[in-house]
Amino acid sequence: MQLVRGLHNLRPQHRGCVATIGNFDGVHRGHQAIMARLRERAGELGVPSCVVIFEPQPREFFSPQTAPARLTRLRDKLALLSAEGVDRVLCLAFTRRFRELSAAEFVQKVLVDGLAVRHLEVGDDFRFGCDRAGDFAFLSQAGAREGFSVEAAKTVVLDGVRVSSTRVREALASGDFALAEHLLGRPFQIAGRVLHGQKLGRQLDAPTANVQLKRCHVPLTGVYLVSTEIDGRAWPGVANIGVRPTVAGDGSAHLEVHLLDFAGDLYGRRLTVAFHHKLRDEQRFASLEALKTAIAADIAAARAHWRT
Ligand SMILES: Cc1cc2nc3c(=O)[nH]c(=O)nc-3n(C[C@H](O)[C@H](O)[C@H](O)COP(=O)(O)O)c2cc1C
Ligand SMILES: Nc1ncnc2c1ncn2[C@@H]1O[C@H](COP(=O)(O)OP(=O)(O)OP(=O)(O)O)[C@@H](O)[C@H]1O
Repeated sequence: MQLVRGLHNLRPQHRGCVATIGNFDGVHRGHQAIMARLRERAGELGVPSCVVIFEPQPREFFSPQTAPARLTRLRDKLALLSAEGVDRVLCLAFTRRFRELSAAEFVQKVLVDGLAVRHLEVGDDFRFGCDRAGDFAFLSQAGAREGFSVEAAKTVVLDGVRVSSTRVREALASGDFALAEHLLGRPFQIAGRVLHGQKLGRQLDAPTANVQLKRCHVPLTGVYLVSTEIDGRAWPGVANIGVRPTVAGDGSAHLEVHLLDFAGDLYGRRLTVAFHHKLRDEQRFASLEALKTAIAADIAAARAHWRT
């Protein structure tokens, strides 16, 4: 899969494609259905498929403090889109200048001049352009004029409710991992490099891999049953994601993973941690001793869980 960053990096050979536009945070089953349809149309027309995304996501640009936590960082999103068979991603920087583009300018600059789109696939609620003035009807008219077809993707629902990134976030926040997994079509995962921590884990009888979280807020906090794959082998474990109030960190969120019966050096490696079940909320304990007892109970719960 090819990544093109910014309109200015589009070349003549990028013209002629089937495309879709959106945030695609989490690449959930609704998004996957759009990618499946794109593959189909790309095959029919004999052109590559292209997904247009924004970085930051528009809500992160408009209100960085209150924007919802990301399910996928850019890197994870790209890997998931690649796994869905997408040929190309056009990643546009969502800037002040960009937000001022009218819907008509967006169509002209991005879809017509930039990509020479032959077919566009969008959800029927999709809106774009300055003040979200562009909608499905607008795109259909533009398509009729410019010679591209526009199709509204069939809405993917689960238990009568539309699948959405918001719904995945809600499932994670309420600890409903079975629902999150249904919505995503895979367990919820966080990937990151293992950094050096405060080395307190050993004192707590639970050495942990400190997985780098390069984001301000995460969609979940607490203590979880997790698993991760290392050199082709699946390792179960327990993880805490949060600010570690007992050991007073720097106030930023950390992901600490203790793998059951694992002995080895993980520093510098990239781990993909899958979340399966919430054990409890993160707590502030009165002493390290009390934290140690709680972690021992978490580990016992994990052993009991994986045995059954
Ligand atoms: C299973 C598990 C549960 C944890 N629960 C809490 C908790 O409730 N409160 C807290 O402050 N820290 C909690 N921690 C985080 C520990 O404080 C942290 O792992 C420890 O400080 C080790 O940090 P280090 O790797 O930077 O040395 C938990 C860690 C694990 C592995
Ligand atoms: N369940 C779904 N079925 C079909 N299309 C969907 C579904 N969910 C999203 N889409 C479409 O995928 C594209 C990207 O959607 P986007 O990621 O912006 O929305 P979302 O998943 O509904 O997220 P949010 O919950 O943040 O609104 C849009 O065209 C949208 O209409």
